[in-house]
Amino acid sequence: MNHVTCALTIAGTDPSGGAGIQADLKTFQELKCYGMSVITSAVAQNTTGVKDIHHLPLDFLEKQLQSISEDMPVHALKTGMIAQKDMMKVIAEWIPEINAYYVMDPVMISQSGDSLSEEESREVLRKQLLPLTSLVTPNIPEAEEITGKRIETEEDMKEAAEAIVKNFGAGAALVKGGHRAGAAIDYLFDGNEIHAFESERIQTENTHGTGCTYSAAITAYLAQGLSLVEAVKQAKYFVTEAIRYSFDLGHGSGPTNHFATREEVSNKWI
Ligand SMILES: Nc1ncnc2c1ncn2[C@@H]1O[C@H](COP(=O)(O)OP(=O)(O)O)[C@@H](O)[C@H]1O
Ligand SMILES: Cc1ncc(COP(=O)(O)O)c(N)n1
Repeated sequence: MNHVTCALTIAGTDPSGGAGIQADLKTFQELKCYGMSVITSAVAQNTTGVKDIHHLPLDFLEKQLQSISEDMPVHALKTGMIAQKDMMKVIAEWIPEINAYYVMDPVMISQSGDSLSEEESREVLRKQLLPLTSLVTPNIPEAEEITGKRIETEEDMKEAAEAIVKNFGAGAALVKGGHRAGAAIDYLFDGNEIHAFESERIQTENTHGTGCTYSAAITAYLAQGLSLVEAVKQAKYFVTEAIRYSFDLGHGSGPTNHFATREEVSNKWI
């Protein structure tokens, strides 16, 4: 029997293909995982922003989840946009049924500044979802929201990562520095120590979907059996190259390039 590594994303959609479910599936495919997806909300958006959001009914979300658990293996899963607290509750009840790594990208606000989650869902995210995670990957505003503390310095980023594990029960926390100036440094607290993952800052506006792509890549590598630190290291390389060779598509913040780590592609698209 052949062995297929299976990764699942539970997230919202992006018809323009750069973020959300679409970015996750492209990343899974590129990293040689069999990709599966459960949709929380259909989002009418593109590189310039969000026009409208249609939340799928709760019982339909449940049926999608059941469709996976009664039939398909899952080696690792990630969640992205989960806008409403009741959706979070359904997902939090379902995750323990699945014996898999769980990476949470706590999506709150899009790159374009649009809200992708309801304020009142934060408490459920903290109390019910975070304790189930193997890893949570907040950007700076999201880490501030989770911890209730301002993050200005690199020291603050490390403290936030540690607090998210120690005070909120996450398995590990990766606080991403994409929203700061200077080098793009992310800090991981794995429960024992802090690890830094650094790349140069690439001068581009094309960062639509970077967080989605990064967490999907980590999920794919965990599904394949890499250690947490190795999975983040490889995923950081993947997302950095995806930003470096990002596409000048659309009229706003363009999408990352999921083929970028292929040698033949990065030679071609400079
Ligand atoms: N201009 C950039 N150059 C290089 N790396 C970047 C750049 N912008 C973001 N990153 C990296 O992309 C990843 C996603 O980070 P971030 O933008 O903070 O997340 P989000 O998309 O969730 O807001 C992180 O590893 C971050 O360091
Ligand atoms: C459905 C969905 N999920 C997440 C994001 C955030 O993406 P990013 O902040 O990386 O642009 C997005 N724009 N749409």
